[in-house]
Amino acid sequence: MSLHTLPNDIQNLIGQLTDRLEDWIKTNHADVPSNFDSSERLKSNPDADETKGRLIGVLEQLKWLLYEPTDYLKELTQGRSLDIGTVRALVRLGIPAKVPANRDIAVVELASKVFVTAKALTRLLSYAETLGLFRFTVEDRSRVGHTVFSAGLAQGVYAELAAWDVTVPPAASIELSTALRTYGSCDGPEKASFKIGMGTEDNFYQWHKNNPVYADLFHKGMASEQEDPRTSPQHIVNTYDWSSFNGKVIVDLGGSTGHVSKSIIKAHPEVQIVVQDQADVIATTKPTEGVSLRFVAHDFFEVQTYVADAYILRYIFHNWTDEDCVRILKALRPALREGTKLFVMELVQDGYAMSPESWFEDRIIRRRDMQMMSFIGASERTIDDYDKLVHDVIPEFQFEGSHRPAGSFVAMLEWTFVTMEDE
Ligand SMILES: C[S@@+](CC[C@H](N)C(=O)[O-])C[C@H]1O[C@@H](n2cnc3c(N)ncnc32)[C@H](O)[C@@H]1O
Repeated sequence: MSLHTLPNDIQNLIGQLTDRLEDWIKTNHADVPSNFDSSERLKSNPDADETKGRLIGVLEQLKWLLYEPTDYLKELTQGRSLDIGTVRALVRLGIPAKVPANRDIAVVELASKVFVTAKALTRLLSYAETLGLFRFTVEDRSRVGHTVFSAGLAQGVYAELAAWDVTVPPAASIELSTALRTYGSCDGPEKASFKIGMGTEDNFYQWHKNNPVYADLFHKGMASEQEDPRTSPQHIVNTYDWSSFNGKVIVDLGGSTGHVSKSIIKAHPEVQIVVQDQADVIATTKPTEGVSLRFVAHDFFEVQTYVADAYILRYIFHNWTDEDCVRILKALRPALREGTKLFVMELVQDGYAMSPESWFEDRIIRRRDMQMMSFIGASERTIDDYDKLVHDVIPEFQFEGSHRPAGSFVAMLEWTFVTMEDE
């Protein structure tokens, strides 16, 4: 489908997708979604999530058809800068946590708690209301309560993480132009716009070492991904027949504290897994009862000395420039033997095509790609990019294809090291 889909097609798609969602709600006895009661939201589920994502993309397409170009452009420039400024003010003034979870509050009372005037707060909240954040009580607009979105800034996993999100991404992205004009690219942490935007000589990694509060939030944010069904390590367990490695050894390179390996080994206790990471990360690991993982300090830029039957690299390459990925692969090469498997797990796009129905997912993956660029000068890649990267360094690696289970944003790419030609 092209980006110039006729409104008729859009209408049909909206009809089909809403019907499908309604059927799903009926068959699963789910509640009709509400913006005001999180207990009535559609629970995350691969079937429903896929339909919801497609529908959001199609509705975005409809929006593009309806907007006058100038209005739309102003929405991007004036609207979105104000959006982030507003959310940042809400978060930094601590407003979401001061609004009771299950009832409304007088704006005057709220204002006295967050030390701004009632008039200024009313204006801020009125704008926030247009973003689906907070709502004024219908019968008495001097009172305000939560929506499910503003409630997410007050409690739950994201409430704490939002402090990082309103600080680092806006600063890094606003200076993309300066970094690109200065360096022509943002390749590597030293050229990433993060440094310019944050007004620091430290790159992303050094800055977090010097700002432990933000480092803690960043690590919590990474860990929270495990709870997200779209990026859950459980998909990796279900995607592949890991029992084919029973009695064999897998190295989880850059495996952090082993959360991915633990999921595999719990389902396949006969597989042996060695988690390698930097010494300071390995030093924080603790044995988990009933799980026989081994943790070994190893710098993946140094020659790999641990000969294993397979190497897993999950979320590793996306942190590095092509040149650094080449160094990681070269360091791995000496440990490879006939039949060794390489598994790369990343958010990937199947090329750069975008359709209305893929918009929601494309947007998340492309957002992540631009974050990689602006934070650390790295990138998300396509399947072809990965195949070329691996093949150029280790031509013996035969690409077996990519596996991506329903509901997962993360694909698993598989290679086999083959030196002997088939007879
Ligand atoms: C984005 S995290 C991915 C962690 C894990 N593989 C996952 O999927 O959640 C990148 C990991 O690479 C590790 N790392 C960074 N530089 C490294 C190096 N030179 N040698 C080994 N590990 C490294 C980090 O400590 C971190 O655990």
